[in-house]
Amino acid sequence: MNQSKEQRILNFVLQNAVRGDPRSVMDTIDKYCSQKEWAMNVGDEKGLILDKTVEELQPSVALELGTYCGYSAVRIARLLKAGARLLTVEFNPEFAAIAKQIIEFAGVQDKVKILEGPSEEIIPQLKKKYEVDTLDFVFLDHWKDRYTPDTILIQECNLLRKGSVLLADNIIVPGAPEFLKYIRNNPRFQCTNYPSHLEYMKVEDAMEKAVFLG
Ligand SMILES: CCCNc1ncnc2c1ncn2[C@@H]1O[C@H](/C=C/CNC(=O)c2cc(-c3ccc(F)cc3)cc(O)c2O)[C@@H](O)[C@H]1O
Ligand SMILES: [Mg+2]
Repeated sequence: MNQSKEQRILNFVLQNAVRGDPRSVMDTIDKYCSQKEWAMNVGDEKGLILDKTVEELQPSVALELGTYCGYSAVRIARLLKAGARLLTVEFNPEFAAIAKQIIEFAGVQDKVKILEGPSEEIIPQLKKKYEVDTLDFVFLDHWKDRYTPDTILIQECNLLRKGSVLLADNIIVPGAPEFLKYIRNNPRFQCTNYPSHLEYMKVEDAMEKAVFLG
């Protein structure tokens, strides 16, 4: 049975990156996906916006929706302080298994917990099953038409506090027009747009940051 693209990305990391070195894992994935096969990792340009948001916020509890191969989980986890943790949600078992290996190879597994399943099932379990009080940071990078329902669900589950930050990828490409309308017209969020480019391409994209005002 021939390999998937995600399996080829994993193999390239295992053969070319430095074990225990998150930066080398990120650079190796970026190298593969810019030179060999494009893949939907947030990449190194939008990744910088993600880095700055995480560094500024210093979240204790972060949530990622859409782990995929684990590139942004490694990116976020490497910046978390001691005792802080990233919960990342992925419903495709093959992708979750690949992400697990990439996260472990990068050496950030102690900071990351992969929650396997659909976000609409996992989010309501965060408080009781995963001992979350509130989320300091949420990175939205899963199906674009799920950004809004999951943002509403997160609020319904009382998971945000004054100052919680949402960061959404792909505001332009593939686009999340409904989310943009929802979040920018919602008086409980203060929004900022960060123009950038689609990963590995000379195509405009953007990220949107939304601070919950309580
Ligand atoms: C039940 C569905 C909603 N709940 C969910 N719960 C848990 N995991 C979910 C998920 N939805 C999707 N996922 C997972 O997130 C990932 C999906 C990400 C979707 N991302 C994109 O479509 C995307 C697409 C592009 C893209 C851009 C241009 C282009 F020409 C082609 C693609 C660029 C990006 O940066 C993207 O993020 C997968 O791993 C999927 O299994
Ligand atoms: Mg994306």
